[in-house]
Amino acid sequence: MSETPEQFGFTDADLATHPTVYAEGSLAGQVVLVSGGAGGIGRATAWLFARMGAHAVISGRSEGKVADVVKAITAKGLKASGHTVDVREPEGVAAFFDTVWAEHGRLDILVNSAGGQFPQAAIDFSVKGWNAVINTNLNGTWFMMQAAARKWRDAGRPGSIVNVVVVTTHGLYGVAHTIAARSGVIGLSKSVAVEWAPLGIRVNCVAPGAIETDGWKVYTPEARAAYPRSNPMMRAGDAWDIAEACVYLGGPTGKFVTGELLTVDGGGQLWGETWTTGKPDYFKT
Ligand SMILES: CCCCCCC/C=C/C(=O)SCCNC(=O)CCNC(=O)[C@H](O)C(C)(C)COP(=O)(O)OP(=O)(O)OC[C@H]1O[C@@H](n2cnc3c(N)ncnc32)[C@H](O)[C@@H]1OP(=O)(O)O
Ligand SMILES: NC(=O)C1=CN([C@@H]2O[C@H](COP(=O)(O)OP(=O)(O)OC[C@H]3O[C@@H](n4cnc5c(N)ncnc54)[C@H](OP(=O)(O)O)[C@@H]3O)[C@@H](O)[C@H]2O)C=CC1
Repeated sequence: MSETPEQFGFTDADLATHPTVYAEGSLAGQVVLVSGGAGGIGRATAWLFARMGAHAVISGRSEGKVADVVKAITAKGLKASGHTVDVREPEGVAAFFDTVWAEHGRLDILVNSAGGQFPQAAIDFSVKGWNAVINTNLNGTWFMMQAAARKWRDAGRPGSIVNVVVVTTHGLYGVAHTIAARSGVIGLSKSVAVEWAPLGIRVNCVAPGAIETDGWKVYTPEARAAYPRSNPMMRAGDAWDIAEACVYLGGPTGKFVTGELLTVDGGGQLWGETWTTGKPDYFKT
């Protein structure tokens, strides 16, 4: 793993060769859509699915970032393509799914990794800032889920959704807007896991702990320095930890799992705390 001022976490060269327990080629013929697929976790997830033989459809807002990861994956002889779509735009999302079905005639797995937030004391949230985080993480994830489910229903095909959320129950402070949004996604996922079971659609969530990616750039160096001490393992996780969890739940290994939340945080939900805005003196002993 490398850390430079430009990049946290894995490079494409790392992801092309990082060891995995999953069999290369075992998902040949399948199509997997990864939103936020040019980000740290989404990129690792797209690489792992592609190495397993699936075609990885990668989406994000930045055309250049999406093109870079598609180029890196296809240069290794693996299957990937990219699309620019803002998950907050329901019409754009619906058109995106039309395109995916027109190009591939199927979709097997959707991983929603597009998301993010900024650190701020909740009492200071502006309306615009609150709406940006809720729209991205709750509404955007929902638009993707619903568009995927409609396609699976209309085609009479099964499908599987994995939503990447955050740990909402303990220890993550300074991002109350995202806790609200992700709690909504977790509840929504459990609810539609039941509603959509008759359609053959599974819906699960993965809650990462501190995972070193470029997403960390929104936090101060002081806040970032504390993240590895936010769990009893006293270290950060990596994007591959989350990618392998997404594959487990999204793929055939998870065929009897739905409505589940898999927390991958080194035990941080049981011990430890993360103050994204810095720990207030009040809590210091
Ligand atoms: C126990 C677990 C430990 C975990 C530790 C780590 C915790 C979690 C880490 C991660 O999740 S990192 C990976 C995710 N990546 C990011 O979070 C990247 C940065 N975030 C985003 O890009 C967000 O998606 C976004 C900020 C919602 C982007 O949306 P949008 O592009 O619409 O935002 P902007 O146009 O930039 O801003 C809109 C609006 O939001 C307010 N705002 C934005 N940034 C800040 C800030 N730093 N401080 C205060 N307010 C902010 C603001 O009102 C913006 O409007 P304007 O003022 O710009 O008009
Ligand atoms: N890293 C960590 O420690 C943790 C991460 N998470 C969550 O995991 C997910 C992935 O995080 P990570 O990979 O680390 O973060 P990154 O910031 O590296 O990646 C997030 C990706 O989401 C995309 N994105 C953001 N907003 C939108 C939007 N409106 N429409 C489409 N794409 C969008 C971005 O694409 P673009 O740049 O093109 O806009 C970006 O590539 C996020 O939901 C994050 O909050 C949860 C807990 C901890």
